[in-house]
Amino acid sequence: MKVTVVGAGNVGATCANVLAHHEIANEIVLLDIKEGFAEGKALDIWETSPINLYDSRTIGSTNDYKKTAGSEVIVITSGLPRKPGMSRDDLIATNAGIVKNVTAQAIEHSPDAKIIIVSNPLDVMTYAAYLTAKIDSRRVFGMAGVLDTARYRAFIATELNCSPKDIQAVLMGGHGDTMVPLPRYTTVAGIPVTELIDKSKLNAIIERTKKGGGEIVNLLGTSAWYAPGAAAAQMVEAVVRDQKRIFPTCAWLQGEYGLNDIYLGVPTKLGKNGIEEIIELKLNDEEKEMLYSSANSVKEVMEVLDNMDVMSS
Ligand SMILES: NC(=O)C1=CN([C@@H]2O[C@H](COP(=O)(O)OP(=O)(O)OC[C@H]3O[C@@H](n4cnc5c(N)ncnc54)[C@H](O)[C@@H]3O)[C@@H](O)[C@H]2O)C=CC1
Ligand SMILES: O=C([O-])CC(=O)C(=O)O
Repeated sequence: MKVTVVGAGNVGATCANVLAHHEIANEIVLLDIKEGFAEGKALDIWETSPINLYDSRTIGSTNDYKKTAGSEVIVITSGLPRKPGMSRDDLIATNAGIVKNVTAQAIEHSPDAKIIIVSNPLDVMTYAAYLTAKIDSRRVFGMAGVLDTARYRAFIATELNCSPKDIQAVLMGGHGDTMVPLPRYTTVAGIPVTELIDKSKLNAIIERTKKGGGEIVNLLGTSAWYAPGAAAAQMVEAVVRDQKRIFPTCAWLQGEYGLNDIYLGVPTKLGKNGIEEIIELKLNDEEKEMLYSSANSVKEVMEVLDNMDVMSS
């Protein structure tokens, strides 16, 4: 069982470290364009194996895609992160070319792989990978909702001073400030969260969640990596262990929720075939309006991508 992580930077290396530590794959190939960088990170991770007591091997590669051949899952984290003052969408100019180039090379060597995109702007980079890979959309999807719900759940756990393990939540829409957390579908050990946290406090948590990426960017000067890397690894695990887990995933919609030809965050079932089901929740009018407004902002950036020279060359 082999998994490739492209981009050995903050998110990619963290993801590889979690994959190795939890023995989610026997072999984890970490690839980066920077000479020696992935090799160094992979070696450092492998040297934790006698301490953390696991057998998974991490192998580094400077742009040699032959080493990635036969991967079951490819996680793409290559690309620039944002800095304070930038939006994720500002990254499209650099990251579209990177994601296109990486996807083409990776899928050539692992034609049966599932591809998980992490690079931003997430929904549109997932679309770029789908256009490039030319494989079934169920095998090309993006990581955002697992991270965004983790933030939401962590904030709820802080507010209630309870274990984050007991908080279940779903969140939909694009990976940006228009994302749609759904308090009606949020529970604390089965208890609706609306019974435990009053409306104004819950609204404040929702607003913080929507801007959760930006909060870290402002603190660190670059974007988050521990939670994003762990979130991507959890999605890999669901696929390689065929767990059929229900995660919010950036998925290609063909009529679901009345939306067509768009990559957007929706609840899905993840297993060995990638996205095995898109779950259609009943949304009320207010939730639908928020989802459609989020879809409109994603569509606008998808159109920018469609008109970029890099996508037609
Ligand atoms: N979907 C999500 O929820 C999240 C997405 N991100 C995004 O993930 C991406 C990576 O973030 P970080 O790891 O913090 O950045 P980073 O700068 O630490 O790492 C990115 C790595 O990509 C490599 N790279 C660039 N072009 C490449 C190419 N053509 N082939 C192979 N490797 C290449 C760079 O050399 C660098 O090592 C960013 O676009 C960021 O916005 C970050 C956090 C959460
Ligand atoms: O905020 C960013 O630029 C990185 C990201 O997507 C996140 O941490 O949610």
